[in-house]
Amino acid sequence: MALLDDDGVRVALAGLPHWSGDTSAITRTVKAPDFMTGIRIVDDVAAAAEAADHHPDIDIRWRNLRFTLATHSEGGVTQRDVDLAGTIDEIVTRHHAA
Ligand SMILES: C[C@H](O)[C@H](O)[C@H]1CNC2=NC(N)=NC(=O)C2=N1
Repeated sequence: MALLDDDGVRVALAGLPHWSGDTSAITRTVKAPDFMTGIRIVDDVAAAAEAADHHPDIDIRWRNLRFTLATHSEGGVTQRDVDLAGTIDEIVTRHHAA
């Protein structure tokens, strides 16, 4: 899948207000209400990632999560990352986190 250029990433981020980044990767942080909710969010993201065969980098620190998305085979951000970012946002909302 094609890499997004600067403009492509800018347009994508305009539709993903919780995300920031550049052509190399996009990232969002999440503060879950508590540690176990954070783990359940990560578990749901893991299932979605497996279904999509596209996997985020995930950092867990107590109830603070960070998701980083890039398409490693392409060396930067593609539409697959933008799509997974939207899926992660839906999961986070479902768990009443932000
Ligand atoms: C064979 C398999 O489709 C690839 O290894 C996938 C798996 N998940 C992946 N996830 C991400 N983020 N980037 C990839 O390039 C990638 N490649």
